[in-house]
Amino acid sequence: MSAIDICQINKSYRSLHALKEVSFTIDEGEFFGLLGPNGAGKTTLISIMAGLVRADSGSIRILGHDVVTDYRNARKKLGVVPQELVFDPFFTVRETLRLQSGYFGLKKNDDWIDEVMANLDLTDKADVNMRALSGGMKRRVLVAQALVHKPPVIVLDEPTAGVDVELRQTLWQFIGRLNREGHTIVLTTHYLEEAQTWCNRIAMLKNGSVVALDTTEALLHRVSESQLILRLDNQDLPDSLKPLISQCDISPAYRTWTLHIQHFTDIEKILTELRKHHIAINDLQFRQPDLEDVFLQIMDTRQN
Ligand SMILES: Nc1ncnc2c1ncn2[C@@H]1O[C@H](COP(=O)(O)OP(=O)(O)OP(=O)(O)O)[C@@H](O)[C@H]1O
Repeated sequence: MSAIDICQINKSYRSLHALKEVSFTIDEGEFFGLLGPNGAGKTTLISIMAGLVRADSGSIRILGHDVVTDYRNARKKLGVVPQELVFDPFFTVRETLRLQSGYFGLKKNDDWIDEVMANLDLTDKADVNMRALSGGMKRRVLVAQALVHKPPVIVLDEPTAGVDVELRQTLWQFIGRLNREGHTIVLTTHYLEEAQTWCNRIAMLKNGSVVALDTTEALLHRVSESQLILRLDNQDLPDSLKPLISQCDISPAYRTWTLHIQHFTDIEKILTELRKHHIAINDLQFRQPDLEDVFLQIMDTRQN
């Protein structure tokens, strides 16, 4: 069975068509990335999954449960970490998590609450009032809140926006563990290196439409060109290498040249040319395409 089955979803806000015929399926156990620029429709799609927003047409099923006609069961299967920090400031961290457990009818949930808090480094803050927590700590509680009912499908809407390195690591370790244990993870993020590291498959949205849907590996293969970045003393490049230039950055002491590379053998040719012209290299880096290159290329070329 699919973890999430999205079928021809449309959603408009007045004249704005925020989601256009969006369809795709996420399998159980996947670590799936939902990427797109600001306003692409990611949060709207997640809100429809969570039953917070109604689609104009189409349907979404979470582990077979329709999010409208079988809302209660669909909601039980899903844990959503929202982008916005919204809390009741009068409760402590533990009270907040107990309250959330209560929404799902879980009365004796303290063992799991303790485990979630420990994994998110929140144990010290268990009895601290929500209003006294820093932004990063509040975000940890948001994650914990989404996990209190051990949902098999976990959706994280920009979980690492504005959080420090320590929380990122703690969070990814925990989310990685949950995924290894069989939980399906759906992630939206603007940090593309996180998506590249964690997601096995990625959908890209632009202006409400799916413009790419593939494995991370296949997406990375779409950009074949690598780059050689050369830092030279304040010297020009030989004419023979100028057709390869994609960028030149000039500082008072150095020139940094970025050259297109199609094949590894191009590197040898470039080095031979530089040697022939007695040009010394201060620094050299080889850069393979990453998800950011792919993202920019897809967003640039697919018009909607
Ligand atoms: N309640 C609303 N009323 C009117 N327009 C809305 C509403 N919610 C979202 N929109 C619009 O719908 C479009 C999609 O918004 P959405 O928040 O889903 O995008 P997103 O991909 O999550 O963006 P971001 O990366 O900035 O979070 C945007 O143009 C947004 O302004």
